[in-house]
Amino acid sequence: MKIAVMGAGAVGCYYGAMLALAGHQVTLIGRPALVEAVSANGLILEKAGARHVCAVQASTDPSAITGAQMVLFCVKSGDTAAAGAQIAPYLGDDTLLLSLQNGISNPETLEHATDHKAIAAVVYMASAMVAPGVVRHEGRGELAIGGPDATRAAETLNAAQIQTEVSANVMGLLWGKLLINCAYNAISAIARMPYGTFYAVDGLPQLIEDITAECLAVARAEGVTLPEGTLQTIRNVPGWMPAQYSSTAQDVMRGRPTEIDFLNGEILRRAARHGIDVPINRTLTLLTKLAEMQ
Ligand SMILES: NC(=O)C1=CN([C@@H]2O[C@H](COP(=O)(O)OP(=O)(O)OC[C@H]3O[C@@H](n4cnc5c(N)ncnc54)[C@H](OP(=O)(O)O)[C@@H]3O)[C@@H](O)[C@H]2O)C=CC1
Ligand SMILES: CC(C)(CO)C(=O)C(=O)O
Repeated sequence: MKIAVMGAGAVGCYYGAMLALAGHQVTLIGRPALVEAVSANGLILEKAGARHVCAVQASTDPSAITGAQMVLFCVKSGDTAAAGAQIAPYLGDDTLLLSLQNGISNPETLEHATDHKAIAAVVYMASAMVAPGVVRHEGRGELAIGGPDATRAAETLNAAQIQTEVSANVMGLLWGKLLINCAYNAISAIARMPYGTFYAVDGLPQLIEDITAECLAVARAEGVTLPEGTLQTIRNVPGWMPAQYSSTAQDVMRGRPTEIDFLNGEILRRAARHGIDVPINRTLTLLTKLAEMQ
C-alpha cells in the first residue's frame, strides 16, 4: 500500500519506519534536511538496541502524497491548518487520513483544512529525532483510533506491528491525554525540570491536583467521558517517568514554538465558552509563552 506521512518528525518517522519495515511503500513529506538525509541513507530507526535502515521516498513537496491510500498527519498542532491545506488537493476520496497528534482540536482543524474526514488517533509513544533522518524509539508505540474507517486503518496498522485499538470514545481518550499534558507539560517547561524533580517539591502534588480540577470542570461542561482511572494515571506520571522532560520543555530548551495554545490554552478557550474561570491554566499558558521567548 502507498502510505504517506505529512510532517516527517519524531512521530511520523517512527510510524513511517514501522510501516516501511512491514513492506509498505512509504513517502515522507518533510523539511529539506530530512529529505536529503533520507534520500542519501534511508530512514534509520533505532529501536530496542537495533538499527533498522528503511527504504522510503522523501520529498518536501506535498504533491508527493498523490495516490496514497493512507496519510499519517504528524505535524505539531500549530501547523495543522497550513499543512492540511497543503495536502488537501492530493487526497483521494478513499484516502484514510489519520491525525497522529496531541491535543483535542487537531482532527476537526484537519477536517476543515482538507474538507476530508479525519481519523483521530491517540499516540501512546515516545520518540525523538536524534539527527536528520534518524529516529529513536524511546518507549511504547500503541495507538487508539476512532472515526470513519478506523477499523480499516487499524487492520493495516496492526499488521505492521503497530498495536492499534479502535475506540468508540477516542475523543475521551484524547482528553485523558490532554489532562496529563495540562498537568505536567507547562511546569516542566517553565522550571526546565523533569517530572520527578519538580513533583518532589513541597506543594507541587497539590498544584497538579488543582490544575486537574480546573480541567475536569471544563471536561464535564463539554460532556466528555474520560477514561476510567484518569486521575490516578495523572498522579502516577512522575513515578512512571521521573527523568522525563515534557515535549513543551524540550521545545522551549530548543528555542522552538510550543503547543501550549493547544494544551492549557485549549482549556482556556473551552472554559470561556462555558463561563468557567481557570486561573491556574491561564497562568501556566502565559508563563510558558514567556519561557518560549527566553
Ligand atoms: N514525539 C513524541 O514522542 C510524541 C509526539 N506527539 C505529538 O505528535 C505530534 C507531532 O510531534 P513530533 O513528531 O514530536 O513533532 P516534530 O516537530 O518532531 O515533527 C513534525 C515535523 O513536521 C515538519 N513540518 C511541519 N509542517 C510541515 C510542512 N508543511 N511540510 C513539511 N514538513 C512540515 C516539522 O518541521 P519544522 O519543525 O521545521 O516545522 C517537523 O519536522 C505533536 O502533536 C506531538 O505533541 C504525541 C506523542 C508522542
Ligand atoms: C511525556 C508526556 C506523556 C507527558 O507530559 C507527553 O505527552 C509530552 O511530553 O508531551
